[in-house]
Parts: sequence; C-alpha cells; structure tokens
Amino acid sequence: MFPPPKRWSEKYRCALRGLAVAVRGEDSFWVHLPAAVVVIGLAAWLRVSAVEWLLLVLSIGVVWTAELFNTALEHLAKAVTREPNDHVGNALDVAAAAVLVAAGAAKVVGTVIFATRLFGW
Ligand SMILES: Nc1ncnc2c1ncn2[C@@H]1O[C@H](COP(=O)(O)OP(=O)(O)OP(=O)(O)O)[C@@H](O)[C@H]1O
Repeated sequence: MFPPPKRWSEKYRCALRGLAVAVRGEDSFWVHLPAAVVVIGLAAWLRVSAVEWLLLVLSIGVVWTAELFNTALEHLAKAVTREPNDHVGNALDVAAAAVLVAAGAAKVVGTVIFATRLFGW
C-alpha cells in the first residue's frame, strides 16, 4: 500500500493482504497449510499436553514465518532485477535454506511428540 498507512487498522489490513498474496502466489503454502491442519488434528486426537501444544504451534509458526520472509525476498528480488545476479541468487538460496531449517526442526518436534504418544517412546 502506498503511501504507507498511518492507522493501525490499515497496517493490519496490509499484513493480512500480505498473507493472502503469499498463500495465493506461493505453491509451498499448499504443502504447509495441509501439514499444519494434519498436525493440529493429530494433536487434538492424541490429546497432547499443554507444553506439547505450545511446541507444535511454535513450530508451525516458525515454518510459516520463514516461508513468508522467503516469499517477501522473492518478490523483492524480482523487483530488483530479472537478470542473473550472484547476490540475488545467494539471498534467495539463503532464504530457502531458512525454510529448510525451520521445516527440519518442526519435523523433529512433531516426530518426537507424536511417536512418544503413539508408540510410547
Ligand atoms: N536474479 C537471479 N539471479 C541469480 N539466481 C537467481 C535469480 N533469481 C532466481 N535465482 C535462483 O533461482 C532460485 C529460485 O528462485 P525463486 O525462488 O525466485 O524461483 P521460483 O521458481 O519463483 O521459486 P518458488 O517456486 O519458491 O516461488 C533461487 O533460489 C536462486 O538460486
């Protein structure tokens, strides 16, 4: 939105628009979204503890946050140049690595919590 919004309600609207832009434009969200639904459903079914709920919600939030920053960088990169550029390439690869790290950590958290409940680890 330009000029930048002054009121908080407009700032929230911008943030929600950003979320919609990212979810609509980025295929990865169509993996993250069902994954989050499955994790929440499984957590409810297995009646995980409050601390486990917090870890799972935090993990989902960290993955989504990383993916949102990654998407933001992709948009910025396209605005800066469409030509091959080593710095742009590195920036995009580092942002993608952030998603990979967050998703890997979330996978470990989910596996440990659910395996403990399902198989009594
Ligand atoms: N301008 C550029 N200069 C150098 N490398 C680039 C550039 N643009 C993209 N790349 C390389 O291509 C990779 C994918 O870029 P980008 O994420 O923008 O593509 P995409 O196909 O839109 O990805 P996604 O499917 O995640 O939206 C980057 O990680 C980077 O390695």
